[in-house]
Parts: sequence; C-alpha cells; structure tokens
Amino acid sequence: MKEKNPWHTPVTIIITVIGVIAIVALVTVAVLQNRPLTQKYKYGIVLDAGSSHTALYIYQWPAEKDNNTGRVEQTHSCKVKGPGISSYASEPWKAGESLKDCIEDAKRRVPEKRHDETPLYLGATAGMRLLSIEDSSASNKVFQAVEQSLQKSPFSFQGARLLSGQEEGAFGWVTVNYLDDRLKQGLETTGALDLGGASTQISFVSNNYDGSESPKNSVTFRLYGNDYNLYTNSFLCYGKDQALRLTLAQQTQSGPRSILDPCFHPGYNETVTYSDLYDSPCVSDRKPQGAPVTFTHLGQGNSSQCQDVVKSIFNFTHCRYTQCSFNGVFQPLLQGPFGAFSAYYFVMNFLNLTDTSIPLEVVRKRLSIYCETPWDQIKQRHPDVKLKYLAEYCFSGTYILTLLTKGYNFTSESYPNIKFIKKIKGSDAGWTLGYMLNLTNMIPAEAPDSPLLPHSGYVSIVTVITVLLFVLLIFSLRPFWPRCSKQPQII
Ligand SMILES: Nc1ncnc2c1ncn2[C@@H]1O[C@H](COP(=O)(O)OP(=O)(O)O)[C@@H](O)[C@H]1O
Ligand SMILES: [Ca+2]
Repeated sequence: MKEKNPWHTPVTIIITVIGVIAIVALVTVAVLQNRPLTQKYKYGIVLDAGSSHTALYIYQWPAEKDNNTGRVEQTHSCKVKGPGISSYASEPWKAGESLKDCIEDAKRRVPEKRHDETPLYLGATAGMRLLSIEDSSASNKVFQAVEQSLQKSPFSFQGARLLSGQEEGAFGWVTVNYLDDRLKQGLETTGALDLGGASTQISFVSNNYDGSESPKNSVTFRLYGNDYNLYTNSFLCYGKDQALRLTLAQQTQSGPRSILDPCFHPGYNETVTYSDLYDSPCVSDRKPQGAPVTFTHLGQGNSSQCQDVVKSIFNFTHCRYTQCSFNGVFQPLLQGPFGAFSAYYFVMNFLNLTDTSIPLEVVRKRLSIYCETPWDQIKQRHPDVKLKYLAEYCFSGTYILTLLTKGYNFTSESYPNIKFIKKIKGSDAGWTLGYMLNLTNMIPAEAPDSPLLPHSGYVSIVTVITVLLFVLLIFSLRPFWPRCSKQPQII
C-alpha cells in the first residue's frame, strides 16, 4: 500500500503557501521601505580666478546625504578663454564678459530646476592679490565687473572675493584629504603642495607643531570629530611665472641689452621689454635705471648654472624661529606623504618625471639633459605644445626641484613621499572643492551617525531571519502535523 506523504496534507500546504507569501511580502516591504531614495543631486559651482586663467568647476552630491564624506564629486570643469581676471585691470568689464561662455556651459550641465538653488562662488588668488597691492581701485573694479556678470546668471551667486594665502593653502589640503577619505576615518593626512603662477602654497600636519611658534601659519580644524593643527604658508611671488620674473630681474640688474640665460634652451632668442618684465609688484622696485627699452633673452642651456640662478631668488640668511624654509618663514619638520598639484603636475608630467621612485639624482640628470637640448629640436619634438609653456619647462622643472629641496628641505630620502597628482577620484586637486565644502558646511565638526549596516547587508539579514522564523513556525506546529505512521493504513 502507498504511504501518504504528510507534507501533502491540506494543512501543511496552506501553511507553506501562507508562509512563502508572508516571506515574500516581508522582504519586499523591507527592501522598498529602506531602498535609498531615487538619487537626486544637488550642485555647487566654484570659479577659480587664478593669476594665469579662470576655471569653473561643477560639483554634485546626493541630495539626501549632504553630511556624508567622500560624496561630493566634480562632474565637469570649464576653462575660461583668455587670461586671468587680474589681466583686465585696464578694461574691467572684459573680465566679467570672459566668464559668460563657462556660465552658459554650466547652465546646460546643471538641471534647470536646480539652477536657483545652486550656489555659485568666485574665489580669486595671487594674481588679484598682486593687483590689489599694485592698484587697489583697479582690483575693486575687476571684482565689481565679475560680480555684475555673475549676478545675471540663474544660479545663487554667493559673491566674488579674494582668498588669503592661508585659505588657499588650507582649502587645498582639505580637498586632497577629503577626496582621499582620510578625514572621516581619522587617518594620517596628506600634505598639499600647490604651485600657481603667482604664488605657491605648502600645507601639512606635523606632530611637533602646535601653532604657538608663528601663529600666522597655523590653521585649526575640527572635522568629523578629529582635531587638526595644520601648518600652512603661501609664498607670494613664488608661483612659477613670478619666480621666472625674479630670476630675469636678477639677470638684468645692470640694464643689459642682452642676457645669456642658463635656464633656457641653447638657440632660444626672444626680445623682452623691460617695462613688461618689471610690471609686477614682485620686481617693480628693482627696475634698473637708465636701461634700454628692450633686451634680448638668449638661451644657454646650462643646468648647473640655472640651479645657481634659481637658488639666488631664495633668501636663507635670516631665521628668527627654530627652523625656516626660506625668506625667514617658519616651517616645522616635514611629515607624511604629500600631494603636489597644479603647475607641479603640469611641469613634471610634461618632463615625464612624475614618478618619484626615480632617485632625485637621476631626476636632476634627466632634467639637465633636457635643458641642454637645442631649442629647435625641442620645438620639432613638441609641435603641439604652446610655445610659451614649451620655452619655460626647463626653468620650471629646475625651479620645482630647487623649491622642494632647497626651499622646503625635501631630501633624497623624503622626495619619494611626494606624489605629483592632477586628479583624485575624478576631481581636480586644488582649493576649490575645500572652499565649497567649507562654505556649504558640508564637513561637520563631529562624526555623523552612520547606519549600522549597508543596505545590501540589511536586506540579507532580514531575509535570513524571516526564513529562520518561518522554519521555526513550521516546527512549532509539529503537534498538529498529520501522523505519519509506518503502520499500514486502513483505507
Ligand atoms: N599645460 C601647462 N603646462 C605648464 N604650465 C601650465 C599648464 N597649464 C597651466 N599651467 C600653469 O599653471 C599655473 C597656474 O597658476 P594659476 O592657478 O593661474 O595662478 P595662481 O594660483 O598663482 O593664482 C600657471 O603658471 C600656468 O601657466
Ligand atoms: Ca591656482
């Protein structure tokens, strides 16, 4: 006789069906209820008005998660055509006009319904710092012109202002460490090295620096529950364009008709106007009296002499602190890894020298071979590179190595701690992101509460527990199971 399968009794079938429906319903509800809300983004726009050019950056972050780290990313950047806004001192309205194309671009990139809630900031750096020293009314007019132009945009314009060197250095440091997810996790931070055209910044955390020695170099932050005591310094006139002026001023003090410049390639030959060269507060007080109108700038391509000329723009004679970098500026002991960006990256990348595991001596050797290469050959090898940049890479490379080793005291041992970087996780390294995070209060002082589990972990646990409960339920109903006896049943 056939034994009847106890699972096939109507009671168990009903329990099973109800159970399965209950599990499916429970898991569905749990998943839907806790699903991350459809991703809606918020946006922020920062204009970096640098000395050589202006760039616009668009950032986005999930609308629900303003307070979480590592969530703001750069989605787009736009390079403004023409020079930096400080170059429009004599026709300020053109500074405002110059920004229009990138604003139009941003209008297309940010969804229209978000335009009026998207904050728009403009921060100006060393070019405008120099203009405000030279001619403060001209710099005010340039700011007025860009403000007028940006107020007409559909975005929520929050003002155009001059960043201090301290802010520029500190926000660059915030950007690098935010993008690397180092702040929320309380990890050892990365120092920031920013080389611009008119100024250069160094910012890092050093254990033996509490800010009491030279307080003007100290910036303190409380971010995600951690305290940071940051050392930062900005050297005005030590961006690479102004540093080049300093070396040219050094070589033209006697008012010569021509100079043989060791930092330019052999065969390089350009006419330079004295009044152009000395038209900057970095050198204007040293303009030689009775010089001719122009001089001929000839290249010599002599690396060791170039190093000497570059070294001569740094002053190491006085230091009223326990230790200094240069020009009497306090600097604590270097510590930790460093990210070097902006012109550090452009120059070292062009020279194929971004790999800092190459020994410093080899880097110097390769650079000297490059500097000694005739100008004609260099032009032939790089027909697509802007001639102004191309002519200056030998000087710029030498300046970078001198600034790092003689200026900041990096050694052959600590040089590999530097990484030349352009972007981190798709966002440009620079002060703009840190500036926006600060102004939108996007980095909280205390660590935000985070969910115990990620969404997927939560769903798995709910499913497993539900299945377990169901199995338990089935077993607890055992007394009601139909008897399953081995005895033959009487039909
Ligand atoms: N492709 C490139 N090659 C070499 N130098 C570059 C390149 N792109 C930009 N630069 C230089 O990077 C520097 C950027 O400085 P910038 O941000 O404008 O000035 P600052 O930060 O001092 O206000 C300038 O010296 C500019 O010439
Ligand atoms: Ca800059």
